[in-house]
Amino acid sequence: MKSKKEAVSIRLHQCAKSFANGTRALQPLDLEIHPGETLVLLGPSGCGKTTTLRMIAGLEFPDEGGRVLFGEDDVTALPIEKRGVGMVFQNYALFPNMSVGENIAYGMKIRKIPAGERAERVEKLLEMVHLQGLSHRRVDQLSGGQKQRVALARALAMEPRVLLLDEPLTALDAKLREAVRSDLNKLLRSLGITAIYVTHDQGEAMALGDRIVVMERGKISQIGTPREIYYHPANDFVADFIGAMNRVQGIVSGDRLLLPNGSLPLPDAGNPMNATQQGQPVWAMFRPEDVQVVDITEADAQCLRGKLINTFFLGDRTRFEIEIGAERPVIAETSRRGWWEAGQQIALRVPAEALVKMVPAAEKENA
Ligand SMILES: Nc1ncnc2c1ncn2[C@@H]1O[C@H](COP(=O)(O)OP(=O)(O)OP(=O)(O)O)[C@@H](O)[C@H]1O
Repeated sequence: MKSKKEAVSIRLHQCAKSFANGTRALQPLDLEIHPGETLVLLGPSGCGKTTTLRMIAGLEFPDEGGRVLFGEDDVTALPIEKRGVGMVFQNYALFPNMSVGENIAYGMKIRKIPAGERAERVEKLLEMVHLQGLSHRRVDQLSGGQKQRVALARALAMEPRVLLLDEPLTALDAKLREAVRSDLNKLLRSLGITAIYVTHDQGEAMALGDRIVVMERGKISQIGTPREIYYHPANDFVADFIGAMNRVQGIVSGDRLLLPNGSLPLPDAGNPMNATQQGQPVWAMFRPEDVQVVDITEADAQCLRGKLINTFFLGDRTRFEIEIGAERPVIAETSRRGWWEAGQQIALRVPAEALVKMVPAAEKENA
């Protein structure tokens, strides 16, 4: 298998894609994937993730002027079999009447790798994906999770320079998806192979990506590490696609944001978020898990007050929706065990450091 040193970088330069029926799937796109990293392409259905992946694979070609580079090699015009890529698909795409071992060895057989070496590599790959002893099993006698492991082993069998994964876990149930995801994470890290992973699931993107590319309507909205994307979303689309975001409008006064039913603390006055916005209406954004719900009898001057309009018990956490006299209710999520019924008066605390962003109201309205 490839070691981290040999991993290849990938560059897309001005890669646009229009289909014959006139659909503009991708605007001209520049993207650099570092050697050995797992890059996740994330976004809603139809945003162009799969098209981007297929262009890297050599299953689709960019419009005139676009270039695809693997390291220093210009592979723009090369078909998939000349690019040295391994692919894993959502629907496994295995040969149903072949055994596990035959599926994994298929590519090696075509390339006339001697039988002894083939068998040895199949054993190693089976071990890598935790399917030892299943070489002779027919693939239609496997579970979904096992099939996806076979597909992964088959993709790695030819020692590709690049591993491409298109929604590989989508067909699995939630528990299994988490287990395979965790194994896949370890495997990708130990292989150090350059990998590109397409998903519309933000949890998967966070768990697997060294970096995430958030796409919207054929364009890149933001590229960053999972933490960068979550805590510093570039725009509203990214903020809402990755988790949920509260937005409240208030007036900056000293180190507080004044709202109809109370106020929120702001970061230090010197903080660029509020230094220039004294007396101005601004939108403040914060995540539901950073909102602390406080019983009304324990509320102090630092709290915001409101009425609980909905409570959802989700097992590992509870979600509260609180009407605070603003345009939209505030969402709070907590793993603590406090419980209040809808209709009750309640108080909230949002620590200053939880503010993700403040945007002048005027700017937002013009956007
Ligand atoms: N062969 C094709 N011919 C015409 N239009 C296409 C073709 N393939 C994709 N498209 C269109 O291009 C756009 C991007 O599709 P793409 O499959 O890349 O999106 P995606 O983000 O992967 O979506 P999904 O998660 O639903 O697979 C969509 O509007 C889609 O309908």
